[in-house]
Amino acid sequence: MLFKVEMQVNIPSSLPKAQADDIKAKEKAYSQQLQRDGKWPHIWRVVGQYANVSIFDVADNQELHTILTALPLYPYMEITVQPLCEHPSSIHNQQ
Ligand SMILES: O=C(O)CC1=CCC(=O)O1
Repeated sequence: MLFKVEMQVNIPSSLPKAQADDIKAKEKAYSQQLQRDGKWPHIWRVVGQYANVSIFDVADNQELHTILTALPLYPYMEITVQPLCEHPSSIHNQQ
């Protein structure tokens, strides 16, 4: 199942820089492993914002929930999820 996920990151200025940098490094490693696994095929920066738009390719809602809630930056994120299905005009995924 494909999902569009938007993540807005709001790290409080009260969080010490070293701690924020550590969380960001863990986030990058976690994200890149999921990208290599094919579960997170797209991640794009939203221009001018500390936010991304991502596409996830997972088995079901539960798997996406498990992945998102394990994000190291999860406590500092606003996340919106939209399920996707095939567009009738798409030239991809035709059988
Ligand atoms: O910087 C972001 O958009 C948050 C994020 C998600 C995965 C990652 O590596 O950073």
